[in-house]
Amino acid sequence: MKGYIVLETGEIFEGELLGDQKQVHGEIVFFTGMTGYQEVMTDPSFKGQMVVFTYPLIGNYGVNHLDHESKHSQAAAIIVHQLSNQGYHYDANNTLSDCCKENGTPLLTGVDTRAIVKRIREKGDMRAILTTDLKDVDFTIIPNLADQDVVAEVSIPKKIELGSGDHHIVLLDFGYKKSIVDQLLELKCKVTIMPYDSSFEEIEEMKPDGVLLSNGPGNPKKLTDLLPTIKKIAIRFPTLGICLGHQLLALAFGADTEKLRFGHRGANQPVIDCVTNKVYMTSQNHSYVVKPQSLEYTGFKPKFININDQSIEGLLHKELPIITLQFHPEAHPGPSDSAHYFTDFIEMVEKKGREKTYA
Ligand SMILES: NC(=O)CC[C@H](N)C(=O)O
Repeated sequence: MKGYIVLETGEIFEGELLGDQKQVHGEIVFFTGMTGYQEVMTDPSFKGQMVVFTYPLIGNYGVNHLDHESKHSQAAAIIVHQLSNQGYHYDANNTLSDCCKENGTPLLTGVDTRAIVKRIREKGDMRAILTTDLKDVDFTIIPNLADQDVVAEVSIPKKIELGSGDHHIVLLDFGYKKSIVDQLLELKCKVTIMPYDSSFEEIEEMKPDGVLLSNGPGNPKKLTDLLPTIKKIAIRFPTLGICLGHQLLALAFGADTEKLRFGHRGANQPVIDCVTNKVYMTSQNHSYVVKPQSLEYTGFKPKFININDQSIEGLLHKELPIITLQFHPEAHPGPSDSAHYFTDFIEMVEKKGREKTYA
């Protein structure tokens, strides 16, 4: 069946609609990794977004039972240039199109993805509608993703306890990726995943050794009600923030965030660690960034900078044991160059109270 992507600018791109054949809308974004479509579509950070893959051939190693980042697909739609639906890989147990069908995700193939990406780079991430009927397109009823409460749609309703070990980490769930939990379990942590709106008292009651604020979808400023709790948590416990978690920690201490024109979504974003001067290739998926000039009275200083556009990619608190990362050290998809920041976090958890300055 023919399907169309209609951009907010009025431009229309045609393709063949596979997967679930319903009309959807969302924010259209692009992802530049050559692989990782399964992790991307199941990462809750993509809730409300239609993902255009810039790599022209998608689907050629299928879908497997290991690489889902959450129970089901989260992206609003998948848009590819050429679908390779055979899935040649020893782990593959499904094809991309069947996975999309089972998950209720429309998959548009045969699309001029280069033209869409050029348009997004020019005009920015924007609203789009995927439809089979061009007469049935109405942008007046479609909200901006920035105004939606998407975290509430992906966070768990009640706590989950996993693993056992020397360190008890509370993972505050704004839309966590399974690989973050996997990293903590590998480091022999006991992990308690808690709903994003848990109170400070509920978290304190768990007696955590450290708290990790997860990644998640949407605009961090939609969660301003939570900032006082987040600040209390970070003052009380050694804290790591990943992606949305990083943005929320910055906001909680008085910094500001803004939206990039077309975000960073890919597996090879170069980031420099300003303390060690080492450069890492990182996995990323974000629209928002912390404004550097807003850090002055927050107690934070930039620890990581993106080499392509000099945007802030992570912070270190000058006195408190807080590390924040805009990129994804758990990778999935992408390189695991920066996975050791989980070890640094656990070291910070162990040292709490013994070292005054962490910067
Ligand atoms: N992966 C994430 O946590 C993304 C954070 C936030 N939703 C952004 O787009 O910037």
